[in-house]
Amino acid sequence: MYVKPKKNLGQHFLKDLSIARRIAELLSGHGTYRNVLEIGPGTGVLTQFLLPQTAYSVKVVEIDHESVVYLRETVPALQNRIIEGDFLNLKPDYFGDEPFAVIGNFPYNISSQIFFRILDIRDRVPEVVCMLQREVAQRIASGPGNKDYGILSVLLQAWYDIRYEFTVEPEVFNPPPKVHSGVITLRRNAVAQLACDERKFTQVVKAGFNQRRKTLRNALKPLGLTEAAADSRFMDKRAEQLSVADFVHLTTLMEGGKGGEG
Ligand SMILES: C[S@@+](CC[C@H](N)C(=O)[O-])C[C@H]1O[C@@H](n2cnc3c(N)ncnc32)[C@H](O)[C@@H]1O
Repeated sequence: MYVKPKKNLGQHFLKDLSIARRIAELLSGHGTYRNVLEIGPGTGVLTQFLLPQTAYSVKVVEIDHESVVYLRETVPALQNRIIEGDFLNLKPDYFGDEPFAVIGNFPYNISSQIFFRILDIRDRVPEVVCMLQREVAQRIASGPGNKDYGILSVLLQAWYDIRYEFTVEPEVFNPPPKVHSGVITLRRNAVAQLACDERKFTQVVKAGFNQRRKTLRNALKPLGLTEAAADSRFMDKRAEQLSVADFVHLTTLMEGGKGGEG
């Protein structure tokens, strides 16, 4: 049996087993989870290196029916652990109330949406190990002042410590994608909560970057500027110049709190 790769589902199957093994071995147990969810197992190239890791209980979510049939036939150990469906539409109760790590060679066309979904459920996801388009991986891991720095970089870095692990050449996939790939790991910060209102923080970051060519004074006007925020040292800067800590500080000023000018 053979699964013909489908372009619309971002299917590029990994051929190089040593890379699959390397990715699987990046799971560290950070945050002491037992459960692991693989997004998009395809034909199970990565899955085969997850299942023998007895410290973990593995489930997979796959949208492609043909891949699901293939997995059921070729990987008997997965039988009751396959969720057929769209990760973006699932309720996160695959493991009851328990935390779980997310791993996968993500479908590149929806990798940002996957991360926004992970952000929604971040309190349940202590670790993420994934491969995605190299530029997106670099953007997520990059700091202020970099042209790639954006909403996802700030939001993910606010809650996760992120490492760019290694680059993967197109030739190791069937079919080869047009782009290079990058593997990153995200581990939940020791600080469980930001020192500001998390919803407001997200609003400020999104508003700042949605108009990234404007100064923050103009980009944040629709949210209403408090006097303290308007007087702050941030207002003549652009979002891409602010660190996560700066955004936290700015959020406290936008809330009318005593953020000061530290
Ligand atoms: C880049 S392939 C990786 C396949 C396999 N893990 C590998 O490394 O060879 C991405 C996989 O994600 C699946 N996929 C695409 N969209 C999905 C979604 N919304 N939810 C779950 N799986 C999805 C595709 O069918 C495909 O199997």
